[in-house]
Amino acid sequence: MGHRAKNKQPAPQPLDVKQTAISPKKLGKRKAELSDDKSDSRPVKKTKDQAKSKQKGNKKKKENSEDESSANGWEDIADNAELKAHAKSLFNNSDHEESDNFDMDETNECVTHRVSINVIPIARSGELRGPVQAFDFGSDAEEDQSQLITGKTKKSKQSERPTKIIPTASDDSDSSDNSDEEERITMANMAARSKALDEKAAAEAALDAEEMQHAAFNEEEDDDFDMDEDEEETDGEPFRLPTAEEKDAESKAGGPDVHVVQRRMRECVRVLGKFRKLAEKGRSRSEYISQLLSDVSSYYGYNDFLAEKLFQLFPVTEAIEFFEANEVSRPVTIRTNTLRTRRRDLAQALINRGVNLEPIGKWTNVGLQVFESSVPIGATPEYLAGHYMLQAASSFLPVIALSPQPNERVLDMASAPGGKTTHIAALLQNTGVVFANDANKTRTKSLSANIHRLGCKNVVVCSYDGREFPKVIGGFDRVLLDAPCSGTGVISKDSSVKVNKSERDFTLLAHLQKQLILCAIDSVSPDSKTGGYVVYSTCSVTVDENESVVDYALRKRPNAKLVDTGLEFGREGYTKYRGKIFNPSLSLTRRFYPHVHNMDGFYVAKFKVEKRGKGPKAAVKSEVGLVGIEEEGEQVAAEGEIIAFDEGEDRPYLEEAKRRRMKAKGLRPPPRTTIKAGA
Ligand SMILES: C[S@@+](CC[C@H](N)C(=O)[O-])C[C@H]1O[C@@H](n2cnc3c(N)ncnc32)[C@H](O)[C@@H]1O
Repeated sequence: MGHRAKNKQPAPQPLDVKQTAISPKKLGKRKAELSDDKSDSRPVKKTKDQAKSKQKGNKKKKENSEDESSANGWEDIADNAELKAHAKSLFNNSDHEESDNFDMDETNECVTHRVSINVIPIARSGELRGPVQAFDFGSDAEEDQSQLITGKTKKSKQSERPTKIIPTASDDSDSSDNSDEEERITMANMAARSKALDEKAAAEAALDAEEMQHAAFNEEEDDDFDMDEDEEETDGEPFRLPTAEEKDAESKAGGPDVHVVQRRMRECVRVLGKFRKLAEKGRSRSEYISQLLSDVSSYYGYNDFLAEKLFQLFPVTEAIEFFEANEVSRPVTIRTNTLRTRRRDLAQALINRGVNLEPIGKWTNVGLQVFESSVPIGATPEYLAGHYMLQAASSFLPVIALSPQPNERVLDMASAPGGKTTHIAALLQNTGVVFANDANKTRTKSLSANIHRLGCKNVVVCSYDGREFPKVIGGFDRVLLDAPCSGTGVISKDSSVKVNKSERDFTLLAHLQKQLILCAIDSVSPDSKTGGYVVYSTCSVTVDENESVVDYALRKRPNAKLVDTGLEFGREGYTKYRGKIFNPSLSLTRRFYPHVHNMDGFYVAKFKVEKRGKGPKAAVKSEVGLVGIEEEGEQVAAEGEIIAFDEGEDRPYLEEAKRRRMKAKGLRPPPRTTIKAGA
């Protein structure tokens, strides 16, 4: 476990100057920024004593009224043992039995249950980042009396929250709820309004206290992560990397001090940002990177392999933001089950129970973000009656992309525990049929339970290995493959991913995902009058499990092409990555990140499947080279030709991974065999 997790450290000041640097010296600024966007106001690092005294203070505050950490957005809900126990008793881990290495039981869906019901109160800083939704609880035209909770008339606690959604540069940012109009006071909202005022006063008091503390602390020590200030002070001064002897001494002393690590990470990021100016003479960029990586692994508690793999996905500063975001819980969200209720009615029912919530964003008309709740959100009468599903916001995305139409036949190939199946059933309005399949029989129990609770009457549950489709049944209008994956997008929910994923896991997972995606494509009827689509998604951010798999499918199935996902936000998928060149249409796929969109890391790709032989010419074969042996001698389907997944196909790929493992262990690998991929 890393320093950050082990010591329950407050977060270091984020390293991106532009976005988040808030100097503890600049007290007024800090407060002003907090009122604008609480998600950006992070506590600065404190000495151990200060941290301790703050912890004590926090305890008191928790007893009295509001959790201070909730106000500053850095609470760790996992710390709340009592609530954790409550969650456990409710769900009894029924969704989490492992079946094999690839049965991603620790996925966003599965973990959502555990986390959501824990949160009382819930982080107010947890705004989802995406296009902002005007505060409107229903997009249905018939909703006419929503004054009570609609944006135009609502101010009070909703408008006192930080700007709800912070779109990124590439995202739609046209609207926000900044109405200044007075909210209409009603019997129903009076209590909530008064509570909000109390909360605001308490938050301000806590903020004042915190600022005083920062001021005092700052006089003694100034080694926080505020790059803004340090830049001025030390710009031009090279940062000296530790020598081999210093590192030796460090490890003899049981590893570096957490403050040293923090400071060194900050310095390395700074140097890497202006390498020529700030680097120590004679030191290479890769030396700084390897020091930073080693500090990232120890500070955040990742194994070296995964730290590097994730680090490589982003520019340096952004990589640190990603690691930081994985230390913070994502907002708790629920999906209205439109088979049972309307979002407006559900919102009202939950508000009446003391739940503080608001719509997630304009990209969904069924999602609600829960800020705090005086009742366990996974055990309300509305929950038990199936009016909503506890579901991560990112999990809405693949179903929105799939866009099932009434009366269609849909296959959900890896469906347990059914978050997406029940969403599909609702969009079908209980017409047509959904085949909800999952290879793990045990997990189909929670799948069936959710299907019943949510009143889905058009679902058939089955338990086959997805690779048996379409032999089992085919000819679907749409197929969702929410693939088993490594879960690198949901590290904030399942930190075990930090240490339990090895290179071998990624190799084997990608292999399985490639097999499944071909079966998903082959299960779709190109003759479908209304559909003919496959959506592939994972809750992982690695390229191996996403673009590489999709690119592979394009090469093997020339009758399938990528189309726009229809999602309003998200970053474009990679078309090039570390020497790999993918089909240019990969830019139509979408990536979602915790540090950018404040939702779990996720990936979504949508294919249109056409008639064989009438599809586009064999998909552009990746101009590879560096993709490695996987590509050598690869079979690319010609028009009209279908190549079944060949078990031996990835053998060289697997063999190469084995060779690397042996080398890493200091063993001499056997000579390469002559088997080529696709042979
Ligand atoms: C990401 S989870 C699915 C979450 C689900 N779609 C939801 O929204 O609730 C991946 C699922 O794939 C299942 N799985 C693993 N290997 C499989 C295979 N070969 N065929 C079908 N399902 C598989 C796992 O049991 C797991 O439930």
